[in-house]
Amino acid sequence: MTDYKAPLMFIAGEWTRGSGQPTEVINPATEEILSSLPRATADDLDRALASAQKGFERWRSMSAEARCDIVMKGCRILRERADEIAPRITLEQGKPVGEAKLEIIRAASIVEWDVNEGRRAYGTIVPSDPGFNRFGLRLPIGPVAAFTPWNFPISSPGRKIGAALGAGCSVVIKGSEETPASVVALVECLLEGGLPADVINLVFGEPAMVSSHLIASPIIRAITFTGSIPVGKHLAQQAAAYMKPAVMELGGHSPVIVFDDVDPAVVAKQGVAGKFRNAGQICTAPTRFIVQDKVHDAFVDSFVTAAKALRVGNGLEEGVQMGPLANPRRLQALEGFVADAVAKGAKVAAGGNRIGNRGYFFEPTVLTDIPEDADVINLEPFGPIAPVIRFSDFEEAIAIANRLPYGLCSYAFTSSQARSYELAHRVESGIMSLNHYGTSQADTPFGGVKESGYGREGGYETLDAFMITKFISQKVSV
Ligand SMILES: O=CCCC(=O)O
Repeated sequence: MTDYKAPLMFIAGEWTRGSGQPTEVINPATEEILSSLPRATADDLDRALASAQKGFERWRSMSAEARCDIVMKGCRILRERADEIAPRITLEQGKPVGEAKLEIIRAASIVEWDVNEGRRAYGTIVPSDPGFNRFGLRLPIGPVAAFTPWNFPISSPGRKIGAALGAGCSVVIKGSEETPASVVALVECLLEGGLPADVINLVFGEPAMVSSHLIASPIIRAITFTGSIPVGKHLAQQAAAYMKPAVMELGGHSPVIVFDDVDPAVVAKQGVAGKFRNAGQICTAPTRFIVQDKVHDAFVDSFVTAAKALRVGNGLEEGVQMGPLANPRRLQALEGFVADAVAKGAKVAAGGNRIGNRGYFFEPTVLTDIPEDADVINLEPFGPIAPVIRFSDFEEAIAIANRLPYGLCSYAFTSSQARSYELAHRVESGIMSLNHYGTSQADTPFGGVKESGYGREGGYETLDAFMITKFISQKVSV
């Protein structure tokens, strides 16, 4: 039996239950209660804010190298504990334990990259008139408020915490209330690595209350959020009201354009692995498969065969390839997407239904012949559902890909270099993968365009949102 450690908040240097009304954490594979979850009141948040202010003064005054040593030690502990933490992620989020372990390693790699970027946060020296020095200093912006989702419960907090700490900022993070033990594990490792206790504060609570309280506080100087477009728009408005910069990593509806000069069976088989990873609950998931006429039917056949062969079940069981959806809201949404598409004339080529009546399991689903007004090809499905759309020529594929207000990630498969070049320049997305389904790593920029948000996490841009450039002009003598 895997142990599930009851999650606590970390406020002002103490693990605490806080004073709010607790809620429950549910195992999505069994619908059993795993634990109760403490929630913060406004007073708890104020203590976290005051602590973050003190932590900021402490952390910013250390050298980047000293900060790096501490955080790297925390990451080593995280890597060492991956086997112990992974089943807890599976218990609260549902993903297969192998995927959970990979997510932990990815979280460590992201935080390591980010904190090392702090050592390379060079400023600029500007050519000056004789007797003058002019330079741009890069300085940490101040305490950061971070809000993270349930789909990547440890790597998403890793992106926020890593970049803030790398920049020299302290953090108040609100982890997902549905998957709290994952972020708790990350914070524990960083603290054991030597992170000063007031540099990080971890809270849970009623999301709207927590976000509005933190964003409005004059202590908080920057906001970072990963989640849905509607919530992102709301938080961005609140941040704008206080003139605070924000990173908004929001939803996607990634097109996958498959041309007829590639083997459709290979692209379909790899597509099934990409699509159904984390039960499709990934903002960069391959979502609309846009397949050229000549290979459309062969692509669908291979995709359906591979989708039907997936083993769906409790992520703790050996050999399971896809776990349950993370919560009943997703189950309801998926049932709605299928019903809407079918009512409008789409065909179900695989799946389409809930599996059983205990646990939030849903069949890997493939839809074809989908009318343009079906919700599934207009709204982010965030689940194990693959709509396949047919196209004839290049311009039509570009038009379909760019039709939606989303612009996070895109994929295309072609043997033509010329076409790849055009796709790279013309498909509207912040990330594009050509001829494979991988997306961004710690060392590459991650973020969207259009309504998928703004700001970048990872890559050499990773600290940008959490640093200011201060221009210094010095006359060498009075
Ligand atoms: O689901 C969105 C986050 C994906 C990632 O961090 O790579």
